[in-house]
Amino acid sequence: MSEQNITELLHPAFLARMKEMLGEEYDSFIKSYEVPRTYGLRVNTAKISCEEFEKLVPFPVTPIPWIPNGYFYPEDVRPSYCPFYQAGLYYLQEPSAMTPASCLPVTPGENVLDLCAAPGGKTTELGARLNGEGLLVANDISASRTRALLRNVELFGFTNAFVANETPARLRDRFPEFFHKILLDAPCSGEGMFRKEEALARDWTPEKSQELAAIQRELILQAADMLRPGGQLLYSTCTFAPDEDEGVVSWLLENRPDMELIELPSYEGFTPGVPEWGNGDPRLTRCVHLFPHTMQGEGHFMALFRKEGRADLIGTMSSTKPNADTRKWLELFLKEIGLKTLGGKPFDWNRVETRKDKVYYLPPLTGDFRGLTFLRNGLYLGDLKKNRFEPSEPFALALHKDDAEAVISLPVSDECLTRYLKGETLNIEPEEAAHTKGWHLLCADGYPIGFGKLVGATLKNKYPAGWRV
Ligand SMILES: C[S@@+](CC[C@H](N)C(=O)[O-])C[C@H]1O[C@@H](n2cnc3c(N)ncnc32)[C@H](O)[C@@H]1O
Repeated sequence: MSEQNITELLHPAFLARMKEMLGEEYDSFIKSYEVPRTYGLRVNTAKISCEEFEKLVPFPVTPIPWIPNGYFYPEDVRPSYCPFYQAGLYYLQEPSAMTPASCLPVTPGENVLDLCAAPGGKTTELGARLNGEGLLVANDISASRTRALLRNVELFGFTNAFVANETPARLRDRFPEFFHKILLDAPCSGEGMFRKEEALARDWTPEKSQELAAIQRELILQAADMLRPGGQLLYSTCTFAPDEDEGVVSWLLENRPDMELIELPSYEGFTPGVPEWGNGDPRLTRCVHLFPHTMQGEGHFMALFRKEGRADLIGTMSSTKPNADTRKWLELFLKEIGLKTLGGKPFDWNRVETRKDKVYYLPPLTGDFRGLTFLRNGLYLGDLKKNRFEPSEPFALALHKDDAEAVISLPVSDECLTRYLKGETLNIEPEEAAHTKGWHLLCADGYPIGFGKLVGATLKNKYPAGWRV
C-alpha cells in the first residue's frame, strides 16, 4: 500500500484508536502497511515430515521461526499449481494465522472441536496433529463456506472428521463438556487482514466491533460449555480491536469462573495482552497480540484457557458393520490395489458403513450426531456400482506414501502429473506401473494425488471433474 492509499483506505477512527493503543509504536505500525504482505504455507505432518518436504519442495521456502511446520515462500511463486498441493502436503496460510492452531496442544485420541472452522486453515493443522486418532468436529455456520471446509479436510486426507454446518447453540446443546480441545477462531472485524484484503479496510466502521463483540461473547460461552474439565480452549481473532480481544476474554473470565487463562508460548515479537484494553484483570497479560510491525505476519490475537478439573481420554468407539455387498466388492478393490494400511494405520472393517450406494469409513470415535446438519462423517471411500467398487478422490488422498502397492509414482516435476490434474488420459511406460493393469494410485514422488485405471499403456483418468485444475 502506498502512503496515499493508507490514509485514503484506513478509517480515521481506526487510525485514532490504533494511535491511542500503540503510542510511540504507532509510526512503525503505519509503516508496516508499506511493506508487502507475507506468504506462508504449513506442511501436513500427517502425510510428510518437514525434513522430507524440505528435500522435495521444488520452489524456495524458508522456515517460519515460531511455527514448527510453517514456511515462508516468495510472492512470485504459485504453490497451489504444484502437484504436492493437490496431494494435500501443505495448506497456504499467512504466517500469523497459523499461530493459533499451533498453540493449541492437540494430541492424538482426543475429541477436538473447531467451532468456526471454514475454510479450514486451522482445522487442517488440528487434524494433522490428531493423525487419524480421536475425533475432529469441524463446524461452520455458513453452508457455502462449509463446502470449502470439506474440500480442505478431504485434501488433507483426514479419516476422523465430522464436518458440520450447525449453529454453535445446537452443538452446545448436543455436546456439553464433550471436547478435550476447542478452537474458537471467531468471526471478527479483520483489522489484521487490511494489507491482504483492502475491501475489509474499506468496509470498516467503528460500530462493527461492538456488533461482533456481542456475537463473540455468546460464542465463547458456548465453546466453554462444550469443554471437558481439564480441557483447553483457544480463542483467536485476526483483529486488533480491544472489544473483540481483551474485552471478550474479560467477559469469559467474569462469567465462567472455572475457566483459567493460561500462558501461551512466547516468541520474539509476540506482544502481551493489555489489561486496560479489557476489564483491567492483570491476567490479561497472558493473551498475545501479533502485530504486523513486530513480526512477519498480518496480525492476530490469541488467548488460551483451561477448564478446572481433570481431563480423561475416554471417548465412544465407532462400531458398525459393512453390508455383504460392500464387504465383497470393497475387499476385492483393496486387494487389487494391494492396500497395506490406510493413513498409516491398519484398515478397520468395524468402521465401514454403507449409506445408499455410498461407502464411508467412520472416525474411530463418535458422538451423538443424530439430527445435526453435516456434510461428512469420516471418509467417503467411494461408490458401490453393479458388481464393483469405484473409489473416490478423498480415498486416494487419505492414502499415505507406501499405504498401497499399485502405484505409478512420477517425479513432482513431471508434466504428466499436471496433465492428469487437468483430466487428461496418460501414456504410461510398463516400468512406471506396479501392476500390468487395473486400478493404480498416481503419485507425485510417492505421495498420492488420485486414482487411474491402467488399460494397456493407457492410464484412464479418474480425477473427478470438480477437482480438476
Ligand atoms: C475467521 S473465520 C474462520 C476462519 C477459519 N478458522 C480458518 O482458519 O480458515 C470465522 C468463521 O465464523 C463463521 N461465523 C460467522 N458468524 C458465526 C456465528 N454466529 N456462529 C458461528 N460461526 C460463525 C463464518 O462463517 C466464518 O467462516
